[in-house]
Parts: sequence; structure tokens; C-alpha cells
Amino acid sequence: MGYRRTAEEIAAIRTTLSGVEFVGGESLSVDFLTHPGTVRAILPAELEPGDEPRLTAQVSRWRSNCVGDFAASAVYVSAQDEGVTGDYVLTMFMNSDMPLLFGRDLYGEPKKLGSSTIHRNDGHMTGVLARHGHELIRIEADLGEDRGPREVLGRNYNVKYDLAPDGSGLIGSPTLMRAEFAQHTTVLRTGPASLTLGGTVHDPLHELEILEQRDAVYVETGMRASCEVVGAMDAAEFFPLALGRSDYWPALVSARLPTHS
Ligand SMILES: CC(=O)CC(=O)O
Repeated sequence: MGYRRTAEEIAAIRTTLSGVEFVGGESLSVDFLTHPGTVRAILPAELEPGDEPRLTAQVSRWRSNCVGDFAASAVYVSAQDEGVTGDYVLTMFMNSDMPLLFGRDLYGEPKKLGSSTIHRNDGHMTGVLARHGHELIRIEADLGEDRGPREVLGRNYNVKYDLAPDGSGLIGSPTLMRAEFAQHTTVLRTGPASLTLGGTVHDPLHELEILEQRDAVYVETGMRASCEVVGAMDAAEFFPLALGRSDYWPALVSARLPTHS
């Protein structure tokens, strides 16, 4: 009876979720600087901005030991919590339900469905995120020689929370989460790139003004992931950011009940 897991199944799930591996990763990303005021507005009050107002746009694809194969995109914001630097995940897109549910339910990642593609033609690489027919991220990069393998520890901040069903606030306190990704990167190539951010009322990436853009970074990588609770957050402060993690409900009207006199 799969709707009530047995003790053996629970043990197997626990083993899987405490040893999460994302493997065969190919990731193309571009860092850019934006206005400090934008960074302050999109970060939760509990996080401080990083050393510079740096955002990262990324398109990638992965295999895994827990959610199958998937393609992903994200925008990250440089941040810190009491001196521990990391990237706050502003928005993230998966191409299927289980990577989406994994991230939302377990780590608090602001995931939605979206279509990510990453293609290489010799040294030229293209990464594109599209959602509902709108192109939200396009990276075109000319990559240099491989700089060789390295170990990298990535750190992300996310938030778990419950929205009240009538949209009036949050139920209880949100929780700040910190995920760590211990990466073994086998290929690292960098090079000049163009980054274009599109947007809609649901996914306003175009509001993130690119003031200074850095070279693209392409990696082939695998990583072990883990996540821990940092602490409780202020519900009223986080509420507007929580609503910004979903599509804009009022713009999703497709029909209304007939009005009764
Ligand atoms: C590779 C990933 O996208 C992992 C995650 O943060 O869910």
C-alpha cells in the first residue's frame, strides 16, 4: 500500500534524502551587478546583501539519485547571514514535477515549471529558459579552454513558509534554510557572453537591471546536497516576498461565475 509507507520504505527514503546526489551536471551561468536598492528589496530582511550587488542567471541540466533527470534554471542573489556567505534563490524553474516538489517541500526553493535548454556547438554555448511561450533567460557564450577540475562548496539560502488560504498572510513563522552543495567540477570554461532577461507579470526577470555583466562560466559537475534549518523569520516582513514566488493570481483569471441579481 504505497499511500502508507512501510518502515522499510521510510528507511530507504531517509537514506536517499540524506545522501542527495546531483550528477552529470552541465551548467552555464552569468554573473551581473544590479542596483543595491534592488538587491535590498528582493532579499528577506534577515539576510544581508553580499559584498557586491551581484546576481547570477543560470541554465543547467542534471541527473540525480532522487528525482530523475531534469533541466533547470535559476536566478541567485549574493547574500550573507551573520557572515556566512551564500546565494539567495530568487526564482528557480524545473522541467518536471519531482525536482520541483523536492526543492519546494524539502529545501524551500521557489520553484516553478519552466523549460530549460542548454546546447553546445564547439566553443559556443546557448542556454535558454522559456515559460508559457516567453523567453525569460538567454545566455550566448563563447567559451575558452578547459581550466581543469576543482572542488567547490556552493551555499544557497531559501525559505519554507505556509500561505494562508485566503492570501491574507502567512500561517506561523517562515523558516530560513541553508543548503550546501559539495561539488566536484571536472570541466570549467569561461568566456565572453551576452545575457538577456525577459519578463512577464508572473516572472518579472526584466526588472533586474543589468548594470555590469561578467563572463559566462560553464561547468561539468557533480555534487552532494544537504540542507539545514537556520532559524525563524519575521512573517510580516517575508509576506510580500512569499507572494512574489508564485504567479500573480489576479492575472490568471480564465472565467468567472455568473453574477446573481
Ligand atoms: C541542481 C539543482 O537545481 C538542485 C536544486 O537546487 O534543487
